[in-house]
Amino acid sequence: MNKLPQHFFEDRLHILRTRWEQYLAGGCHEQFIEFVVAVNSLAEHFSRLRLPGLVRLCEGLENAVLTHIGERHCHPLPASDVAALQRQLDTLIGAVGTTTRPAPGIERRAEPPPPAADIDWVKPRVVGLVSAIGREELTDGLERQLRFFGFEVIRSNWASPPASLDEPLAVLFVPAGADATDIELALIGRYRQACPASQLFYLGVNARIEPIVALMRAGVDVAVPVAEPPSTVVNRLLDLVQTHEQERYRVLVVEDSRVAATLIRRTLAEHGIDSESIGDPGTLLEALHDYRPDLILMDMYMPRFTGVEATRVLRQMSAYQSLPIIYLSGESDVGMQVEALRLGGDQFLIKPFNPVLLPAVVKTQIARFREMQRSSQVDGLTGLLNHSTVKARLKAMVEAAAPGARFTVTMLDIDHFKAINDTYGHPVGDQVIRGLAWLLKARLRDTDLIGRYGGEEFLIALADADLTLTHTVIDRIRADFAALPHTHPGGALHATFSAGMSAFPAVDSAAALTEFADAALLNAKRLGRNRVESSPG
Ligand SMILES: Nc1nc2c(ncn2[C@@H]2O[C@H](COP(=O)(O)OP(=O)(O)OP(=O)(O)O)[C@@H](O)[C@H]2O)c(=O)[nH]1
Repeated sequence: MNKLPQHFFEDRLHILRTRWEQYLAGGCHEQFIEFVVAVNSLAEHFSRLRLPGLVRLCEGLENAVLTHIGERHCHPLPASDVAALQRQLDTLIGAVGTTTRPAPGIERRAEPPPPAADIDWVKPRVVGLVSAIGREELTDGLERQLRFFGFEVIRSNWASPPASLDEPLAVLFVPAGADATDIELALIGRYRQACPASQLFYLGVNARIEPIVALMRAGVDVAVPVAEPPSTVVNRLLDLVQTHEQERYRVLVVEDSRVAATLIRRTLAEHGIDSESIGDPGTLLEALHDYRPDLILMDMYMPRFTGVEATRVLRQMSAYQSLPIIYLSGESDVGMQVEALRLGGDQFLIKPFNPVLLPAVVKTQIARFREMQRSSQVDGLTGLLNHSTVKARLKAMVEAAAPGARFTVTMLDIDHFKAINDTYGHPVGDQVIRGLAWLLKARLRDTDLIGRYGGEEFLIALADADLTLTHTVIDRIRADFAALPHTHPGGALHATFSAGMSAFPAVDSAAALTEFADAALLNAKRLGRNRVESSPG
């Protein structure tokens, strides 16, 4: 099982240690603030990597340092406070060590072989499954489902946890009853300590505050209520896999002072946020088009135009109507700030900016913006891109293709779906659609496009692939989908799909790629279904 590579953390840990040492040597307030920024940056980094145990340790240290941040005259801190912070820092650094080093006696695995075309298509993720005696039927079903979606499952029971559970993506606890016993809570606590980077799920808690709080205290990240089918946890795990590789946040800094722009960009970079800056708001539209930021940090007073004027122009363009804009200004006149917000800004921050507050506000605004964009681009039933978004992305993929680039388009349609609906009802039909969507999400790469094109029809674009490779990949998913049992009140049903492929650059427009793939799909249906064809054939 893979542990996270040391270099994931090493740079940030080094900065953290160095800043702490600088503070110990100098003892001044500014050095302490630099240390706080480093703690905050590490916490954000762990949070992005979905390492809840380490996030918690970091947050503990953050809470401790924040109590000392406000008072300039308190520094250097008394020896007892320094010793307490040192202990928390040592615990954190020790925990990072156990997350990145192999456990004693366990040899680190050899580096994985260089990526071969075939290996890229599978995302091996390990999940621990802890089952109570008497819940084997439920646990067996979950294990089967997880394996279908490509997870490696390590089974154990509450009485005998595995001797050396390495760092899995998640651990699922299937308890005997709804409320965890003290013994169960203690065991969860041991897992929490042993696997600080894993997400811990408890399946089937009573929807009351007390038992959920007890589980959270023991280290559980997600307590799934009794009323929710345990199978929904598979969807959550797939989401977890996806959020590991989110695109970095992008900020455009519009600021005529090069010093201010450099300071802002440095602070953003320390928090893992990418940025670009322009000094002349006259070039704003070109910069927005080229850089596609998630947010603008806008100076209020610049030569030629004010930040408010530039914002008013953007708010008249549909593409930028909801793009978050934060004003940064030395202006402390409240009436003036209110007026600037009324004219299109989302928030107002005072210069000199606070190095903890600025990135926190930027991140909150971007997270909200991305979530808003996501909900307008994503299909509610499956979480895949919706029809218009996947079509637009395919067009963009064709337009952005460099000379020599190759990729394929596949149209995929569930066979005899009307009969499934008619026989088992629409909710079961929906479940079959969701099952296929999950399988596609689990098996394809983040660089691939996957969209729900119509009711039971999907569009897939595989980057850097030809028809032979696409056939191998899609046909393997076809075989696995055909074997996937979809449960219904009377038992389980099996469904199949047919698929048609076309390839760029032999076919060189988005519309034609879709048409050819559609023609191949029709051919696959005509030839008997449950098969993959290409066009031109
Ligand atoms: N449950 C469910 N059904 C849907 C949804 N969207 C479309 N459908 C149904 O999907 C069915 C598609 O049926 P057809 O296009 O006739 O094709 P088919 O039965 O799959 O047959 P072939 O494609 O020829 O194998 C229709 O009955 C639609 O009502 C959805 O979101 N949920």
